[in-house]
Amino acid sequence: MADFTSDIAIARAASKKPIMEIGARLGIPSEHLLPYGHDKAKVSAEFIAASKGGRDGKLILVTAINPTPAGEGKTTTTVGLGDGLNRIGKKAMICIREASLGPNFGIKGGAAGGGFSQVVPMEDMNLHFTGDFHAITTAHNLLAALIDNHIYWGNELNIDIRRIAWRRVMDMNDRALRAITCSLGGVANGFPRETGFDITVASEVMAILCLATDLKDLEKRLGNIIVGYRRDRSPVFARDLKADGAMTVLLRDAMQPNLVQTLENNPAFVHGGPFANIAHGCNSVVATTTALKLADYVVTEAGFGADLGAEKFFDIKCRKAGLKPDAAVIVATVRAMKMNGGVKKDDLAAENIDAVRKGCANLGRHVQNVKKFGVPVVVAINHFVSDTEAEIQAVKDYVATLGAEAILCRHWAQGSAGIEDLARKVVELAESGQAQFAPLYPDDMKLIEKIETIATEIYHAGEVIADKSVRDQLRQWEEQGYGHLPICMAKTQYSFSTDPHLRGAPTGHTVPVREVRLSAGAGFIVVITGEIMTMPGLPRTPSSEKIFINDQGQIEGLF
Ligand SMILES: Nc1ncnc2c1ncn2[C@@H]1O[C@H](COP(=O)(O)OP(=O)(O)O)[C@@H](O)[C@H]1O
Ligand SMILES: O=COP(=O)(O)O
Ligand SMILES: [Mg+2]
Repeated sequence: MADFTSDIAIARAASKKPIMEIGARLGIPSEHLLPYGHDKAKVSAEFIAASKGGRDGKLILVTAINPTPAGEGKTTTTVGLGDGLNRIGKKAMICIREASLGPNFGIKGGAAGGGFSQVVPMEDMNLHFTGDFHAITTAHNLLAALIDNHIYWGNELNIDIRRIAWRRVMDMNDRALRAITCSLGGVANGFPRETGFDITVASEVMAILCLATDLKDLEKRLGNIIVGYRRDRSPVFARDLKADGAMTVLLRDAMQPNLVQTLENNPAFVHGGPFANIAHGCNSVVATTTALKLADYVVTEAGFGADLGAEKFFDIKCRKAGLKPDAAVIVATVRAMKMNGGVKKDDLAAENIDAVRKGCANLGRHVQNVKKFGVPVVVAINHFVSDTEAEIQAVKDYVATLGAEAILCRHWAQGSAGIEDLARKVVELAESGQAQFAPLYPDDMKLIEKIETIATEIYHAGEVIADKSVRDQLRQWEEQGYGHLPICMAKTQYSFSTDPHLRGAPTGHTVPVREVRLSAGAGFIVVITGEIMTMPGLPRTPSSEKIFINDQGQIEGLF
């Protein structure tokens, strides 16, 4: 009897089909699939270019309520829904992000889904996969090296070494690298200065790869990266250092989406990996737009809760790529509802109907928010074994009062057999013609007003606090021609507010803007609020302690 007690055991027992067969089902000829082994392949840039034009399938976003630290099953539900749609006879595929090694060895674990709704090979996908994150790390750090090298050799560009915006990255949670002093050790090592590392998924190079439409666009965006400023505050670009060509070379293969399959042999594009608290948190534009040409239904995810991932999916990715989503699924779990209802993490398994009812305010807020974008919504209750009938009924009853439907989904335990109802509801919504997508704010709105619009309309804040230096900086970027850019809010994923402990549906709170950063390459303004980390730390007991290779040479401990 196969061991189905862990994600990795289930994944290992998968009966995978050759990846060429999965591609053939999508109409991708084998000559346009670059195999990485028998179960992974990259899609050729030529095929992607040739697939442009023509009819698009329906686009479904999977988002969630504010999560517990473990996550509420967006990726698991994205995979399950893709399998469910295929089970009811639809030609569907999924588009998810790649996993960062940071959370893998930290708290959160991988990003391949879970239970009987996973993409496989989950070990590869959660570790080095096809090398995309290593390429992004290297391209990012090449630029960092070129900056310090330029300064070492005389600083012809007059970069103000107190105003270098470009840090280094590593795909690992390492708080020791957040703030460092580089170039110590004397003249031969250059000019000492303070800098630090962010995690690779927070890199602007990651965001650029996920928003670029092809290699030429990628190179242009890389060239537009602002690495720092001169004393007169004029920006210095990556192209001034002639870095864009070499960075594009390093990213050439990473630009091509990765094709894998679900446990039920349905196709999946896995590409890009920005987090949605410090970046925009979506699968790449190239993967999603290509998938829409190959399948009648494309299910994709956006990170963390709808206040972050969904808002950025709509206001950044859809706006820039001209995507029109047809339906949205908001994943709710009884455990997260209880946490939003004030229950401590350690008490979430005990039945607590009152807390579920209290936590419904958080779900209700997310339902109303997604509807503001003109996208019809259905709630997916991602069933956990600890859920009771009464708790589930409480969620269903509440959602009915919103004029929406909450559907119990058992895909984690049963795969596609456990999510047919949601699949049918999603088809009904996507085909209903109800969707009238529009971003939350127009391009020509003032930058500070865009921030205020997100804070009040999505977070239900009372005010945004931004001191004069931030407001002046935003005005200066408007004068320099960046005023049309969308906003990428860097905020805690645990709350609508910037206080990670303020659960539920707070109203009238204050959103303090600590810092703003111009991602001129990605084409958005990052607004850092509260104490958000761009280099997370490891927990007291890192998951890495349970990861090893067993006597049969198999990897254990990934989840
Ligand atoms: N219904 C469920 N029952 C038990 N564990 C689940 C369930 N759904 C998801 N998980 C587990 O919870 C973790 C988070 O799931 P994931 O899909 O990655 O969430 P998200 O994408 O929202 O962060 C994973 O380890 C996954 O295996
Ligand atoms: O950006 C965060 O993604 P998850 O919510 O899937 O962890
Ligand atoms: Mg996920």
